[in-house]
Amino acid sequence: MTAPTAIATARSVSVSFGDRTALDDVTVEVPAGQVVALVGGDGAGKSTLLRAFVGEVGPDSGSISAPTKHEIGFLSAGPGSWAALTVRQNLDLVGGIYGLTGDELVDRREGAIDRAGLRVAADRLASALSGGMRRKLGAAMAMLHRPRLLVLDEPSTGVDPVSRIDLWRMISEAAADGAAVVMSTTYLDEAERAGNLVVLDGGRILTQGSYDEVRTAFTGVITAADVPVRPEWSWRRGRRRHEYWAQGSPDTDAQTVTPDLEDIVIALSMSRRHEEPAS
Ligand SMILES: Nc1ncnc2c1ncn2[C@@H]1O[C@H](COP(=O)(O)OP(=O)(O)OP(=O)(O)O)[C@@H](O)[C@H]1O
Repeated sequence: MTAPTAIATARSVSVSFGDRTALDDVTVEVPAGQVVALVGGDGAGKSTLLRAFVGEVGPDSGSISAPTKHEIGFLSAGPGSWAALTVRQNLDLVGGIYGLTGDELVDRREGAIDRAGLRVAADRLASALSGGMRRKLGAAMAMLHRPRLLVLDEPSTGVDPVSRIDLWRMISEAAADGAAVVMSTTYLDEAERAGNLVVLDGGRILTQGSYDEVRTAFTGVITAADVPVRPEWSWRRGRRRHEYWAQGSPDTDAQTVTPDLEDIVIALSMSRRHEEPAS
């Protein structure tokens, strides 16, 4: 099978703000028709990478290749819509910016309203929407002109589980129509469903690939116990604590668990922090 065409690529990208490194030698490809999910804790570099893809942040070294601005749809970490306009007016405004008019604009707008589950709120001001509805409107606005590259900064943060289903359907449909999608998320269950994952921490890529590839590449052993042997290598999962043994061979009789994405992200982030104490 040939590799799908990359619509956007970051090659060895590094970005600093003053003495703070936001991205350190990051290489990521966003293929047509696929969803790449960026995960990682606060300050991992997710927003900076997304802003680099849309041209809002220039790399200090390395390069970005991406379609022209006209072919990109971007939902930033901000509100993503105009508070003083209604749902319909917001969609009309972005449609107009991208040259959509007449019946085509009406069809796309009404289709977007349905897909986003915003029919009941179509004539409501954006400022009067719930946080989740507002996020869905922002995503609908970013994809209205059917961009080749769709860049979404935490589209589902603050969105209730039912609305997250609407949002995820909108994103999957955009990818099925051929868009290359790169998005950040704090919900790891959501990230597991994306075709590709990029796990960032402190501006570095800890691991990337499909969920299967990430699981296969993960080394070491994770155990579960009420009381961990080394608290600094452990974290709470449910009522127990999981503990990471990077070299394998746990020094405990505790039960071994099959790691999920949450375990993998935490274990890899912990390893990095133990290697490189924060300055
Ligand atoms: N405009 C800026 N000026 C100074 N520092 C910045 C700026 N933007 C980002 N940073 C710093 O760069 C690092 C990466 O931030 P970034 O916003 O990309 O992370 P993130 O993974 O999106 O996390 P969060 O979800 O908390 O925004 C952080 O240390 C942040 O403080």
